[in-house]
Amino acid sequence: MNHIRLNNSNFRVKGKLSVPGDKSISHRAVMFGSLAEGRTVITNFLRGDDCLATIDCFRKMGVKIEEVNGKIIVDGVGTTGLKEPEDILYTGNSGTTARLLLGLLSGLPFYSVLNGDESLNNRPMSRVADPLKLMGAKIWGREHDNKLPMAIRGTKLSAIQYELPVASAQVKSALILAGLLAEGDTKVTGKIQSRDHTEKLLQQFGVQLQINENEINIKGGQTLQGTDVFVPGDISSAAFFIALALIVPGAELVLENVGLNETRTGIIDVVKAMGGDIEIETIQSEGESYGNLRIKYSDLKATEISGAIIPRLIDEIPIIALIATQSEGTTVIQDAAELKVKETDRIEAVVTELKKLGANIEATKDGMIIHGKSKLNGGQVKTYGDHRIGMMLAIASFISSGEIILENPDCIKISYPNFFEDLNKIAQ
Ligand SMILES: O=C(O)C1=C[C@@H](OP(=O)(O)O)[C@@H](O)[C@H](O)C1
Ligand SMILES: C=C(OP(=O)(O)O)C(=O)O
Repeated sequence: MNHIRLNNSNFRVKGKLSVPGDKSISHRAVMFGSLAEGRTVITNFLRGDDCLATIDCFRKMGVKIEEVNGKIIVDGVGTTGLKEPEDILYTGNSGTTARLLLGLLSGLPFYSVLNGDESLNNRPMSRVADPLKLMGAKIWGREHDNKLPMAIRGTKLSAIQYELPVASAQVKSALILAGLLAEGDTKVTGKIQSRDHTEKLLQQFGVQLQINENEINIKGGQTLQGTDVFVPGDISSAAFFIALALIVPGAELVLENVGLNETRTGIIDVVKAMGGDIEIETIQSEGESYGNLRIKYSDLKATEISGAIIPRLIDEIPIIALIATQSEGTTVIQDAAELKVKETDRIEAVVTELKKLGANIEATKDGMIIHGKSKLNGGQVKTYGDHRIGMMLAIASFISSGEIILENPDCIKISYPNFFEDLNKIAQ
């Protein structure tokens, strides 16, 4: 069996690191660059499996995408220039690729089929397909058009007004992309704000959007202009090193050029509420803001996490759970049922695996309750093929009294291809 042995409890944690580029922005830069007129040059693109799947899909639709001197060069074909793919578009493990493509392909004049890996083929797609059908989309899939593989016969779409039932940036983005190709003005509203990279980046490509709080209006038929995109470091990847610095006695880390988009910085708010020592030095505050973070080992206390902050830290909940095991008191996480439909059921995976290491943690219907502080022991744990579960368990090995054997760590390259190299850089 494929596994890795982690004996990290004697390491000191110190130094400086640049985490890889943001996954959400990397996907969108390739997608919008492909749809644009002219060339897009992407700097600090995340070369993780998910974003490589996005590149592969657009190449199959006739877009020239190359890597030159570490930058990704996309020669856009315009909104009408994508070609019918001759083969299935394989979206791998990536929910973002599949859901945003569903929106786009619905409005393009050709036939296409989307397929994913076992995990992705079990994730719900009707959240995207249902509103797209209201726009006139022709989509078929397993389980009443809810699961991949899905077939799409692109057609002329008409604008809708739609209130998002879940605070999902993927659903919102799919509808914005469909709205871009539709006739009329599409309006997407939501009660709770989700990450706004689509809105920010489309504007950078010259698309006019009207945004009033949680309401987005987009006029169909607009064109995109190629542009240069700098992708800041992914705060969701930085989160693992933030946690490491907070929980390993004596640790101090500097993380450079981390994306600080406010729709993503829930983890920083939570860490501060827990008493964590984290300093922010903002480098750029316009557009996709970013800056450096300095994090030091801290005496942490429990907190409560629920409501509107959840979409601002949804992917960080596995690692927040680990932080909570090292915090005095009872941490309660609620309103996070979305975790059940990620790469795996992340509530169950986190609770099961952290319990194996001796944590005092229980699952609830929409979150978890963690009683700290616990001493963690070693043990054999598994990733469930989920990159974020894998990285969280690898971080746990720095505070566990014995060896951690991590089964199937390969999935980590989905969002962080050189995670273990980076860990080695700052562990002395
Ligand atoms: O739009 C995006 O890039 C993402 C949105 C979130 O998913 P949901 O839209 O399902 O909340 C997040 O969990 C995912 O990692 C990336
Ligand atoms: C949920 C995630 O991604 P996606 O939905 O794109 O598969 C993630 O990266 O944690």
